Amino acid sequence: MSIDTPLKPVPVTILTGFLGAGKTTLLNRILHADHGLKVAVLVNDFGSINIDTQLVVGVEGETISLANGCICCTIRGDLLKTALLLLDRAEPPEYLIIEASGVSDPWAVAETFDLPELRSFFRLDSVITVVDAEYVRQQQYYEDLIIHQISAADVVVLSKVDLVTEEQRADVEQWVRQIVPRVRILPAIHGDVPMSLILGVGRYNLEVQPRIVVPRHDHEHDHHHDHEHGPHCDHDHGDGDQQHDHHHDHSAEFSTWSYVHDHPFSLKKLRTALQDLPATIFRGKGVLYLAETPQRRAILQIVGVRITVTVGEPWGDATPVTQMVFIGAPGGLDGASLTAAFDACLTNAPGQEQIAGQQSWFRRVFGGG
Ligand SMILES: Nc1nc2c(ncn2[C@@H]2O[C@H](COP(=O)(O)OP(=O)(O)OP(=O)(O)O)[C@@H](O)[C@H]2O)c(=O)[nH]1
Repeated sequence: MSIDTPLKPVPVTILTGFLGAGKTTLLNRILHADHGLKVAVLVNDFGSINIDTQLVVGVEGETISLANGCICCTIRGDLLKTALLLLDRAEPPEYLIIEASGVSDPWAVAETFDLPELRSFFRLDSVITVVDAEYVRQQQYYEDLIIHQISAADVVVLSKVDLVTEEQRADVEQWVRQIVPRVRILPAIHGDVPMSLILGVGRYNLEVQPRIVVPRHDHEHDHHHDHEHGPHCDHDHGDGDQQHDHHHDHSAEFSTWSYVHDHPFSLKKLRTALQDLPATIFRGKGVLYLAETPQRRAILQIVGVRITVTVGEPWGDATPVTQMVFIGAPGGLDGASLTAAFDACLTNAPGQEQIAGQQSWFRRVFGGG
């Protein structure tokens, strides 16, 4: 970097919001929009496998995964280092978008960009909190965290308005306004919002945000990694020290459990296993290797009662492998019985019927937030 030609600070947008709210959906919209900007993306996933980087489509090479911890606490230093490294690239980005994990504290992420190391190189443009119109009012257990995430926003994208009535939507909007009275609320279906209201919206001001002190959730959360180790599970399990750095806060605890296998699933059996997942699991996502569509990845999404499996891109040169992550209440993921349930869905037989497009099902035993 030359001292004679000071760089213009790179605008930064932080995407935040609870698990499954629609952050990655919005991010994909932004990345495929016609804004002409060279955008770099930092994705921070929660769980031992970084599924989100695989779900950010069509922008390979520009998406950097910040895994093995949460960018608001355990790997905050990684966020700082990675942001600075971006500037040293031959072609530095013109815009930076950070997708925080659904359990992150956006205040801590925003404050990172206010540190002396980053302040002159980056300019925090906006904190966008994605709010799930269908589920946000049902998450009593995680309400503190969600309010905290909303309080940091200058823009709220109210997602999934196609799944609620006008009355429910108005109720959620009113609730959001009680938390951040002057916030701009953009209702959205699958992240379809005007880009001019999302990117380059101005200068975010940490000072004027109505910081809500949530006594039981001071941006700490426990990660209970109740790992299942499939035969091809090669992620780093030596994160014990990081876990011990965490303060125990029982109002915002999560467990994650993952499953990795290189044999294909029978979709018919998998459907039953997914529909019967325990009610303590709220979120699931993954890339599936299915006997019915062995040449193509299938994408699994579970949010609350809703399950979708979408046939996606061909595996190409990649070795087909299923990778799924589930997130739920602490103690709510029984690894042994989940392993047994999913192992029973594996098959060596070719799929009986070909599938294409998207399949949607409802869970049988989901009890709500
Ligand atoms: N019907 C409907 N579904 C949506 C909408 N926005 C997102 N979804 C679905 O909600 C599910 C979760 O969306 P994601 O974008 O992955 O949510 P996320 O916030 O990135 O999830 P985490 O990274 O786990 O926190 C996916 O199945 C999406 O297709 C919407 O406006 N309407």
